[in-house]
Parts: sequence; C-alpha cells; structure tokens
Amino acid sequence: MSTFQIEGGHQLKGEITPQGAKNEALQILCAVLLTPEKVTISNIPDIRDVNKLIEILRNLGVKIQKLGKGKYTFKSDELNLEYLESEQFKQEGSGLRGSIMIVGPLLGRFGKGYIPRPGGDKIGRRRLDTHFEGFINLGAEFRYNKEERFYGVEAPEGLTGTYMLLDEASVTGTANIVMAAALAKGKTTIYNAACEPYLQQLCKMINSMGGKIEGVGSNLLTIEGVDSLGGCEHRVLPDMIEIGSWIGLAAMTKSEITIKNVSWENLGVIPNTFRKLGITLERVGDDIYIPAHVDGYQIESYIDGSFMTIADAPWPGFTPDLLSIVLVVATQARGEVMVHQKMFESRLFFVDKLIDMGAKIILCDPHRATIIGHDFKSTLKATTMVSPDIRAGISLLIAALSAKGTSTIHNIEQIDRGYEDVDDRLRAIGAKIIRIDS
Ligand SMILES: CC(=O)N[C@H]1[C@@H](OP(=O)(O)OP(=O)(O)OC[C@H]2O[C@@H](n3ccc(=O)[nH]c3=O)[C@H](O)[C@@H]2O)O[C@H](CO)[C@@H](O)[C@@H]1O
Ligand SMILES: C=C(OP(=O)(O)O)C(=O)O
Repeated sequence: MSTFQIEGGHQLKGEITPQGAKNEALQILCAVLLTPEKVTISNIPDIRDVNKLIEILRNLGVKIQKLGKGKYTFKSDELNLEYLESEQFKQEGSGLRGSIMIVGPLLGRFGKGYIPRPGGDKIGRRRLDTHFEGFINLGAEFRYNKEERFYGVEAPEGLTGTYMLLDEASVTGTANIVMAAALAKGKTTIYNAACEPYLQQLCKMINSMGGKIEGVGSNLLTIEGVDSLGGCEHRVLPDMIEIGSWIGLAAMTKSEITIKNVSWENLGVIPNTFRKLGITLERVGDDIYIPAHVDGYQIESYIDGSFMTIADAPWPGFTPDLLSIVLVVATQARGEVMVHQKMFESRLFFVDKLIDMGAKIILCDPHRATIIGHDFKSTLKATTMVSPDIRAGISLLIAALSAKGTSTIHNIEQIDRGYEDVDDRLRAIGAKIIRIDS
C-alpha cells in the first residue's frame, strides 16, 4: 500500500493538461477486439486500470506496439481464446470494472465471451444485468457459475439484431451491447441507451471501422450489423472527470490554474455545475481559466431562494464521478448545499474523513449529505486517511492540499487507477506532495 504525504495550505499556480479519459479508453481498448485489422489509438492515459486492460488484451493474443507516449497500435488477428478459460484470466479479469467490455466484441465476432465478476470501485452494488439481458436479447445463451462468480455468453450461430429497451442507461452495458450488435445480423435498436461522450466516441470509432450506427449522442441508437469491421485511427478525449477534479482543486486551494485543451463541447453541464458553487471559470479558446478565489466562493440558491441540491443523473445530467469532488469543494464555500448521490449507495461514506478534518457535513443517509461551508474562516486540519475509492481518493487529496499541516493518504493505488502521474503533475504547479512506495 503506497502513501502520499501532503503539506497543505499552499497556493498553486500554472497550467495543467488533462490526461486522456479513463472511461473512454477502457471502451476503445475493448473495441480493438472487433477487427483483425490494425487499430491505432492515441492519448491513452498511463494509469493502472488502463494498463491492466492492455495486459489482458496482450494475454488474449492481441499484438500491441507502443509508438510513443499514449499511442499504441493493436492487431487482434490471432487471438488465444483459451486464455478466457484460464485461472490467469479469472485473476486478471476481476481486477477492474472495464474488463467487462471485452465480452461484447468477443461475442459479436467469435460467438462467445466470458468474464469473471469484474472489480472496480466498491461504491455500492454494481450489477451486470443490463449487459447480459442485452446479449440474451441478441440471441446469446447465458450461464453463470455462482461459486466461481464467472459469467459466460455463447451464440455459436451468431447474433441477430432486435429492439431492446434497457432497464437502465448503463454506461459499460450500452458499450458492450453496441459492440456485440455492430457484428450481429440485421438491425438492433437500443432505447434508454447511455450517451456519455465515452459512448459517442465508441460509436464514432465503430463507424470509422465500417460500422453503421445512427443516433450517436442520443438515448436511441440504431445499429445495422455488418459482416466485419476494419482498422481505424482514434484519439481519446481529455478526461472530463480529471478536468472537474482540477476545477475543484483550484477553488479549494485559492489557486490560479489554467486547464488546457479541455474539449469544451464535451463537458456538458460540468462547468455550470461548478459555477453553481460560486466558482468562476472562464472559457479561453479550448482552455478553462480559473482565477485565484482569494475572496472564496458563494453557493447559489435556486430562483425561489430555496436550498441548492447537486445530484447525479445519466448523461447529459451531472456525472456521479464528480459528486465527491463537489462535496469536498463545498466544505470551504460560503453557504450550504445538499449532495445527492442517486446512483451509488456507498460512495458518500468517505465524508467521515472530512468530518475528522473539521468539515461541517451531515450525512443524512447513504445517498445524501448536507454541507455547510466554512468560507475559509476555519481551515481543514491535516490528518491520516485511507483512500477508499478513486474519486473519494482524489477528493481527500484536494482536502489535504487545502488543509493546514501535513496529511498522509494511504492506499493511493486507488488514485493511481485513474489519475496519471498525479503527484508529478501537481508538484509542477507548486503542490508539496511526496510519494512513499511500499
Ligand atoms: C469503467 C466505467 O466506465 N465506469 C463508469 C460507469 O460504470 P458502470 O458502467 O459500471 O455504471 P452503470 O452506468 O452501469 O451504473 C452505475 C450505477 O448507476 C445506477 N444507474 C445507472 C443508470 C441509470 O439510469 N440509473 C441508475 O440508477 C446503476 O444501478 C449503478 O448502480 O458508469 C458509471 C456511471 O456514470 C461511472 O460511475 C463509472 O465511472
Ligand atoms: C467508479 C469509477 O470507476 P470504475 O467504474 O472503473 O470503478 C470512476 O471512474 O469513478
């Protein structure tokens, strides 16, 4: 378990460039399995989850070449499908959430796909029903080995397109079904599809491989199956969750920061949600400029004067992955806000660490927390904490950077799952942070 030691209370200053998006990269990497031809992907973030998935692809027989930082070619022309039934795969496949998305392309192309119960954040129930109901709708046989927690789908005669209404707009579920349907016979219509930029990027990639997907960006996708898909080049978008994290960091440490090349048109309601907390952020070309908030920031109320709530919702609503950051930023705002995490039931429990640091938070129930901001009249106190999940981890890091004294965060592997070289990049803008590997 590695550790960060953080000396807080220093203003930061400078420019930071977001990494490629973790959750898009995980989808795009799985899509290389759709074709025997070469696929070139750039802006792949160098983070634990992505590197684990690349390792799984390599063990599956994908020929992988690194061309430079974040740029790789993949060729899935001679796959070793026996790996899918090995003990090694049972270990490796369960190491992250994103591995679930190898099932769709394998099922579409080879008529079978297997996966151990995938890992990822322990932030509440993370069911896979939407994925497997989708595959069953396309004609696959489903089996589940309860003891080994091992899932399998098979369709030796191939898949057949159909209409389906998803029970929920699952992000990885939609990606999985889209990839399977891209190689099914006939037309598939997916209603209540998730439509995050991650999915829009996946659909654009499949179309550039010769796929026929319409409705990209909406919750109604139509996929005309094709016999085979070809190679392509794809660039991963900047990580919108990292961008939101740096907005929160800038406000909370009263720092003047420019976030470079953010792809504004793909940020949805994220900038305005931070503005509701009173944070000033300006669009300068494709950058976000955040001035130093020397006089703090005032949470808005609704037009009728009622109390602000920030809640998650499927895209184009506010992403649940940024609510932990909103919550920590609110601890130093002027005013009160309720954070309502509707999707995950265990993602707010990390607030006890913030309460230990002196934050005024009432955890109303597992989904809702009310935060009464300090308006910097009282700084958070440094402490020792353990990072429970990726977004709580970065939120605790932001809290530590704003706190008085030296904090310690253990289990920073959780942060490394999704943030590339986070300590180096934050040191470059003035953060006092030391990594202690163990
Ligand atoms: C690898 C990856 O891409 N992970 C992301 C993906 O996870 P993942 O694809 O696993 O998440 P899902 O979209 O399937 O579901 C997330 C949670 O929200 C609930 N739910 C979902 C849709 C809905 O309409 N109503 C609803 O309540 C689900 O029951 C579940 O508890 O999407 C999540 C939701 O944006 C993000 O937090 C994760 O970072
Ligand atoms: C919950 C997240 O990741 P995963 O789905 O990989 O656990 C996240 O990125 O915030």
